[in-house]
Amino acid sequence: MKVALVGYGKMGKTLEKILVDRGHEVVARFGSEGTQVSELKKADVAIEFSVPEAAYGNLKTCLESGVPIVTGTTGWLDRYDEIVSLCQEKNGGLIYASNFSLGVNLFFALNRYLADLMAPYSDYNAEMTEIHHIHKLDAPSGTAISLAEDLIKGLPQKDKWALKENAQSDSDLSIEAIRENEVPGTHSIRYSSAIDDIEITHTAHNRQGFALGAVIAAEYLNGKQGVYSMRDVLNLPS
Ligand SMILES: NC(=O)C1=CN([C@@H]2O[C@H](COP(=O)(O)OP(=O)(O)OC[C@H]3O[C@@H](n4cnc5c(N)ncnc54)[C@H](O)[C@@H]3O)[C@@H](O)[C@H]2O)C=CC1
Ligand SMILES: O=C(O)C1=N[C@H](C(=O)O)C[C@H](O)C1
Repeated sequence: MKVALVGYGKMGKTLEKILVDRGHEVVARFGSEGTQVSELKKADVAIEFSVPEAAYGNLKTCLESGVPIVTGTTGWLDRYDEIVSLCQEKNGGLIYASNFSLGVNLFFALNRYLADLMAPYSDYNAEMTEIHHIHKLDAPSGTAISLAEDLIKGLPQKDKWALKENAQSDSDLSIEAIRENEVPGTHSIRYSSAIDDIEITHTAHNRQGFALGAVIAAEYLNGKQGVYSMRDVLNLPS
């Protein structure tokens, strides 16, 4: 598979090593100067990990150039529906995931199960914490937003999420976003009562899991049209 890397920072470089190990060829690398369509078109699939303000434009260029795209950039999701419509209009291919690691995708399922289990027990209050490195541009993390959206669907006590400093009522799911050293990504969901707490945590030890998942997603998308998720790629139950 010929791959274009759109964004060549921490994730772009980790992706390149895994792509080469799996026998793929990196045919283009783009950074803050943006994409070049003639180079982009040499790729079977583009993998985009850039910055929140560049993601929409990069995805649009890929879809308009007929290059299927796997994107993990977070902080641009207010324009997700526009990109899905463009993908459908162009008969393109798209996979977005707030987190590509197998572990987090299993953790997403655990979170949904736990929210359903806790729904009848209003003595427990749910809260979330995410910890990331100090370079991260967005808060809360995309993964925390995915977890929060799933939790709110299952738990009637919560109707929206808010960063801890903005949470106003008991029906707000508070998300504390901590920025610390070089932490790759830790997400915790805690149900607290006066009697006890129940907490689940996913801790990434490095970026390998994110990058491997994105490469597996690109292998899945190669030659396909349509909009897919990591549940499709990993064949996980909905
Ligand atoms: N979905 C997932 O599994 C994961 C998502 N991420 C997300 O991926 C994004 C990138 O993460 P990192 O690589 O750690 O960040 P990074 O800051 O190391 O790299 C971002 C790169 O994008 C480049 N860039 C800036 N403008 C660009 C443009 N117009 N076109 C292409 N590239 C441009 C920058 O020069 C930089 O090298 C972030 O939004 C992060 O939250 C990170 C890890 C896993
Ligand atoms: O910026 C990061 O580093 C990460 N971003 C993603 C997110 O916002 O959830 C995924 C992972 O947690 C690392």
